[in-house]
Amino acid sequence: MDPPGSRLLPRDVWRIPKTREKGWYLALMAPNVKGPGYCWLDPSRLYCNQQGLQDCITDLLQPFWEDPIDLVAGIDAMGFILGAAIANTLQKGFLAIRKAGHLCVETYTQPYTDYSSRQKVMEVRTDAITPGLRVLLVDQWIETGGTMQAAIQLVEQRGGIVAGVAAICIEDSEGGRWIQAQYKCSHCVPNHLMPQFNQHQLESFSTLGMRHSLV
Ligand SMILES: O=P(O)(O)OC[C@H]1O[C@H](OP(=O)(O)OP(=O)(O)O)[C@H](O)[C@@H]1O
Ligand SMILES: Nc1ncnc2[nH]cnc12
Repeated sequence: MDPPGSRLLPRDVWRIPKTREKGWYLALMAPNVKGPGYCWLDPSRLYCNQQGLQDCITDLLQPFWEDPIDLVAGIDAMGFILGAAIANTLQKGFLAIRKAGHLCVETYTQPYTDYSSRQKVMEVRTDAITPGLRVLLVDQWIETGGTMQAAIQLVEQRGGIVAGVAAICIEDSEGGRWIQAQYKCSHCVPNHLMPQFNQHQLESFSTLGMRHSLV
């Protein structure tokens, strides 16, 4: 039987293949249809698929099962989804690293620049990160790496230890390479698909029959 509301979404968002190959759920992502200003893929479509989300979390956690982790931190906004799911799976607490202006408590702030080339600020509450605390940082995506590097600074400036970095995709950018060289990382993209991800264009989009534009 179709899940409630299934007629509102493309039908194949619910499909679970009999053989679930590594990263199978990445084909559930939707392409950008918003024009050249938005050089994005849409991982949030894969979160709609229960098995897709579960397998994505399992893959992201695979290198970390044996590691001591005290806290999972997720980055505003889409990093909250995976971060909270991972925290729950690990039975750890979850810390929200937010874009500035939303937390109504005392915060530490960190300026950064992301893929948009705009100056931004992120912040974290002052009472969560203590020296020696081992933090797993989670975000949906690492493109230039600017956002994740700011989160790393927020943790390390308080004496916290970055136990790992997890994101669906860590692009082959200067910042992405730096993060992977410095920290234990996990992502979901098989090697042979990386070129498609770096170009923000997946072969699977053609099966959706949707128009998409690229930068
Ligand atoms: O590696 P970078 O170039 O820094 O880009 C990565 C960031 O961009 C996206 O967030 P964004 O703030 O655009 O959107 P969101 O609020 O939807 O998560 C993504 O979720 C990462 O946080
Ligand atoms: N190309 C991209 N696709 C999805 N999420 C992103 N976040 C930053 N860049 C992204």
